[in-house]
Amino acid sequence: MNETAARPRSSLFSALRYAVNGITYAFNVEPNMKRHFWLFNTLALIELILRPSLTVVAISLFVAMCVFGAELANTAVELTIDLTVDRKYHAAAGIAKDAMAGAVTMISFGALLVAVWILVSTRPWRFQLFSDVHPVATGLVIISVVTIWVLRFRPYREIQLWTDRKEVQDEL
Ligand SMILES: Nc1ncnc2c1ncn2[C@@H]1O[C@H](COP(=O)(O)OP(=O)(O)OP(=O)(O)O)[C@@H](O)[C@H]1O
Repeated sequence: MNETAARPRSSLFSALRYAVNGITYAFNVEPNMKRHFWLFNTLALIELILRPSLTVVAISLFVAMCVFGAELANTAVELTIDLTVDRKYHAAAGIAKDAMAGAVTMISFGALLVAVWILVSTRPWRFQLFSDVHPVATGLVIISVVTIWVLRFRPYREIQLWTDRKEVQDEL
């Protein structure tokens, strides 16, 4: 294939578009991304009800984005490994996938600890859903929820990842 055709010109906008495509793919295909999505919504709802400080909200949102980021890296690693070993058994492939899954688990555990910290630091809990406490922090939560919902539910065209070898050869 022509190398110039395979590598479109890179601009900030196209880089962002590719990133969004990758995120949308993972949200539609990876069950763990869907779970993280609902956990993120739960975190946002808790923060909208308890109204922690801007510092707590900023840290918790950063940690939540780290979990999404780790899961995306996991998706990329899994696909790359499957491609490298042509989806055949290889002990190193298994260990590489396990190690990446371990990385996601470690970050998720860290996120869980942060969630506990939020709950402890906001005690005594008060229902403040309709109050105007910490407006900037609340704005940050709402902006991130809207962004994640757009990424999760933007139109997704299903991609046939694994083409039968014979079909590929026929096309060549
Ligand atoms: N090519 C392979 N060779 C050897 N072991 C593999 C191979 N592919 C996967 N495994 C083993 O099977 C496990 C599950 O792999 P799989 O690709 O199904 O990921 P997964 O756990 O379903 O990930 P996710 O749910 O995030 O998509 C891996 O963690 C690894 O231990």
